Amino acid sequence: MHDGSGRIHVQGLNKTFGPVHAVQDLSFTVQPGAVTGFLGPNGAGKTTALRMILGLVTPTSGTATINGVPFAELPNPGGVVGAVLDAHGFHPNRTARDHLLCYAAATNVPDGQVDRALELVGLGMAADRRVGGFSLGMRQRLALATALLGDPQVVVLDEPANGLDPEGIAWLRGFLQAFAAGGRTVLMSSHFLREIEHTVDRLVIISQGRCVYDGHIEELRAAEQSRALVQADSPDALVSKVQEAGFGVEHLPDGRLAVLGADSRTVADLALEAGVALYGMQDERIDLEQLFFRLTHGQFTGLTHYAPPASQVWARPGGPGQPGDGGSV
Ligand SMILES: Nc1ncnc2c1ncn2[C@@H]1O[C@H](COP(=O)(O)OP(=O)(O)OP(=O)(O)O)[C@@H](O)[C@H]1O
Repeated sequence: MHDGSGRIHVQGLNKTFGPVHAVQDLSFTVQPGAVTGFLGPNGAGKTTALRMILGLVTPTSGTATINGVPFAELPNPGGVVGAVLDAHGFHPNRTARDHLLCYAAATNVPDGQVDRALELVGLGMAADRRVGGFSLGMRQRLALATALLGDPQVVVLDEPANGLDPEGIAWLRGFLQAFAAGGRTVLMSSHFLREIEHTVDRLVIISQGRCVYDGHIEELRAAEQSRALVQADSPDALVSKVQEAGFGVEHLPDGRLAVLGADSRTVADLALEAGVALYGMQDERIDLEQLFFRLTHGQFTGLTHYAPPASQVWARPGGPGQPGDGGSV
């Protein structure tokens, strides 16, 4: 069933619900052999985009393909793609095994796969327990088992870590990383960076339906930087001086200057050379979470080295993630 690619390709995808632009001109590629996080705040359009990829919502315009064809045209969709969109839709009186047997029958998967899937997600011992008594973490595992039934090449998971305790998140991380390391494709959404930052290799970040970052998480991490916040008696003179020295500068709304990549001591020395008096200084570190917040709230201007190109998509030109490249692991 596996044609060797496992690539998800989204091109110019749009979806409007009446006046709501849920997804706007969204383009990205998900490569096999890596775990890709699909990250954005609540209401960013993640679920709508995933549902379009899975053929459950019709795009207003644009395309989403898996292995080069829309989901609906896959010859054996269950053998290519496994998905979890909701971990709450289980019949409470049914056992975990019965649930998977029903699902296997509906998707032409041999019954023998059911116990294999339960073992894979660590639910072998709970196979004959009713789902009504399952914890949220167990339901998430059962949902994952459902997605894995057909031994798919690609898994698409909407908020699979939602509600998991740290142990559950660690288990999910190990499982998905091993799954991807075998050459398969994992696309998982989350609204919470901390929840997935140690799980994913790549990130597609969306905000208000648009892609604002597409690249390796390590590249985003590399953009973490320090900045010195200073109040100067002559801001223009200080801006010229620090720019001459090769630093970027941002004007903050409160009148202070933020000198990027510099510490306060360096800025103080430059100010002295320029004859500028400083009235207050503070060192600040921009971490991954702040970068995410800036990206998703349109406050990206502080990171001048990483300004997004005209398309508004922050991706390394020619880097992994561009259509046709060879993967990221
Ligand atoms: N069927 C629908 N009808 C009308 N509006 C919708 C519909 N589905 C989604 N929306 C709207 O589209 C926008 C994107 O919603 P979506 O559920 O895709 O976001 P999300 O990123 O998955 O959010 P969350 O993290 O909260 O699940 C929201 O404004 C939502 O209200």
